[in-house]
Amino acid sequence: MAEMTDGATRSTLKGADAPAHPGQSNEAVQSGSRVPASGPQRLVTEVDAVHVAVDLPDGSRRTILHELSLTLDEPVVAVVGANGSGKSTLLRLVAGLVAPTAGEIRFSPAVPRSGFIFANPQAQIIMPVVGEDIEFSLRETVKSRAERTRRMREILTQLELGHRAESSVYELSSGERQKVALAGVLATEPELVIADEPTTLLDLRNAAEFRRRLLELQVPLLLATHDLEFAAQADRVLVFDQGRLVDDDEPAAAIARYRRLALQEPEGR
Ligand SMILES: Nc1ncnc2c1ncn2[C@@H]1O[C@H](COP(=O)(O)OP(=O)(O)OP(=O)(O)O)[C@@H](O)[C@H]1O
Repeated sequence: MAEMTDGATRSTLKGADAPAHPGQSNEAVQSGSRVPASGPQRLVTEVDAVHVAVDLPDGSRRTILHELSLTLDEPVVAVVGANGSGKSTLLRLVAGLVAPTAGEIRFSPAVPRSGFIFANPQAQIIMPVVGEDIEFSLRETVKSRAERTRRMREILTQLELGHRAESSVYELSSGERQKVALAGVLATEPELVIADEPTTLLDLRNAAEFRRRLLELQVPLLLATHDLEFAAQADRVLVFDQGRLVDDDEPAAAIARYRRLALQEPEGR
């Protein structure tokens, strides 16, 4: 963990200001890295006394994330916990898609351009044709149409999807569709990738391939997952239970305790 004294806060990525395409924002900075090769800036995310409460239709108020403070600067942070424990809420907070009811999220050296990957890639693929969708994601960063097409082909080829540029997104397998979603995120040159159960719809082989691709991105990754094999490959694991952060440790220790918590097993088994 790192000390952060003077962070930038994200204040404009919610409601009407939210990016038109998930995974896109307006700021441009350089990328972070799991293995800093050419000395990119490290990203520090500070969650400072944040909680989230929502107003329910019956007029009552429910706290869905109890107050927590965290400093995240590891290349890969995994968030695990039961259904409804608050994992997605934390991810959305960091992505700026949900505003804290109280507290603040700060980033250093600057608010990152974050790319969000959902469990269901259909939630973020906008255009009907694969290549068009990637070019759509490139429109902010690449002004020349010819250059957008060149870059689109390059990104798809990296993901072994070069042959799918002209395909309808509806004829893809789930594994291919999730890779198109990733391609769309990569097109935005993210400085932080936030992935919410990205392997849920994938079979074993595709899940393994997608995990590898995310881990090789060279961009900080904040990941919510029920896939404990995936969480085990993180640098740090946060465990949530009923809207509270209940554990925060290196993967082996945190996952072992989470298994006991989830399965109600006594310590030492
Ligand atoms: N806008 C909202 N209004 C009311 N309740 C909400 C809202 N957003 C989230 N919740 C509730 O807050 C709790 C935490 O939700 P969250 O999506 O963060 O859980 P999660 O750990 O990601 O769950 P899962 O593993 O099922 O995706 C859930 O009970 C959810 O129903």
